Amino acid sequence: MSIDQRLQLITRNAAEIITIDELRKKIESEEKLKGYIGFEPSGLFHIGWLIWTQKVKDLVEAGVNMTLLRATWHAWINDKLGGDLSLIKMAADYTVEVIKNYGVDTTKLNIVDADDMVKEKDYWALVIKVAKNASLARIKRALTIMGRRAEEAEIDASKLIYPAMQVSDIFYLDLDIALGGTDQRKAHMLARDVAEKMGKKKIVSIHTPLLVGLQGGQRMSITEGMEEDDIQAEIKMSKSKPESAIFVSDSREDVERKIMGAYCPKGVAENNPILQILKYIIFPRYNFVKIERDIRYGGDVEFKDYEELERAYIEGKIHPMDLKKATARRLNEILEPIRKSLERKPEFEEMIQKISKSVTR
Ligand SMILES: Nc1ncnc2c1ncn2[C@@H]1O[C@H](COP(=O)(O)OP(=O)(O)OP(=O)(O)O)[C@@H](O)[C@H]1O
Ligand SMILES: N[C@@H](Cc1ccc(O)cc1)C(=O)O
Repeated sequence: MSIDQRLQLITRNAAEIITIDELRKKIESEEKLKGYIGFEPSGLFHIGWLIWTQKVKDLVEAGVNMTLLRATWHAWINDKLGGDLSLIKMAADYTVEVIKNYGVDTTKLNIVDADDMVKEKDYWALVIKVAKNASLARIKRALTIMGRRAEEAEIDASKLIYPAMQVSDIFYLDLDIALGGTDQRKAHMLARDVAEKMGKKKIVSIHTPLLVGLQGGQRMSITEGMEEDDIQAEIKMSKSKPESAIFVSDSREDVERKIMGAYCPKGVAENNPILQILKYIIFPRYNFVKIERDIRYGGDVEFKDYEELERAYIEGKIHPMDLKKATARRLNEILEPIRKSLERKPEFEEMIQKISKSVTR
């Protein structure tokens, strides 16, 4: 693969790269690059997570050595799954199983448990050094990386250590590239600034878009002066709001029902979850999408890229119902192997039962 092809694969569909010039230089250096993503194993896997899973696949295919950090301790700090570490570990196994069945070659991944990192005293020395190089105000602002705000009344003090841990993970693993959704930007910007102060390697960060929830931008609680990033985090698909999400384990019928009920006004692309599913999940896997229509409404039509389809939708040439049916069909095709593999694993069934009974946050 040429340098341009690798760059194209790594950057496609990303919301932002900080910075593209630095990424190009790293690729041109011909050194083996090390990248990572961390996730809090906190329960079911919704289709928004497939966006970063696709990017992990792209990075592996572009020759990057990817680490998958099972952020078990971070999830425990963040009170996920009632703080039950054994349940958190089961949820981590489940997440890895989904990633594998989405087509990521997991034998090429370096899978690391935060449990093992926190046993090392060097790790904690690093956490303290990072904290020493960051102001308390900045650490508090970064709490959004764990879906929290500094103003929350009852948070315990361990949560203030979390951002310094996430930055330390990056240094400890000696990374070139950090991947995450756009809501992880504050951790990555902090890592870049602290790297300069501590003389560490400065990461390039790749941020994938956040898939909007099935209600689009409706019924969200936006307050005056909220930043654009915070608005996106508020309206994203989230497992804490099950009505906003499609889970990879949902049945074919549930996927169809959820898609049919989703926000998708005629001619509107902004915050439209159906168009976003097509753009970020379906088109990266298929060369074309076919919209089947009755001959009275113009007959079937095929689109070879997303932009062409979006244009036709905005111009009112595609009816929301036809768009939804095509989306449900393709999405079900993508989810089928994942669903099948999960059905064959009864150990996850037990975990899912426990998870639905336990409090996510
Ligand atoms: N709707 C989404 N679309 C795309 N990526 C997402 C979405 N939600 C979360 N992510 C990404 O997935 C990773 C894990 O995030 P997080 O644990 O906050 O997910 P979540 O399922 O939304 O959790 P919660 O239910 O606590 O809000 C992060 O890199 C985050 O940016
Ligand atoms: N903060 C990330 C999880 C994470 C934890 C540690 C990391 O080093 C990286 C990512 C999330 O909420 O999903």
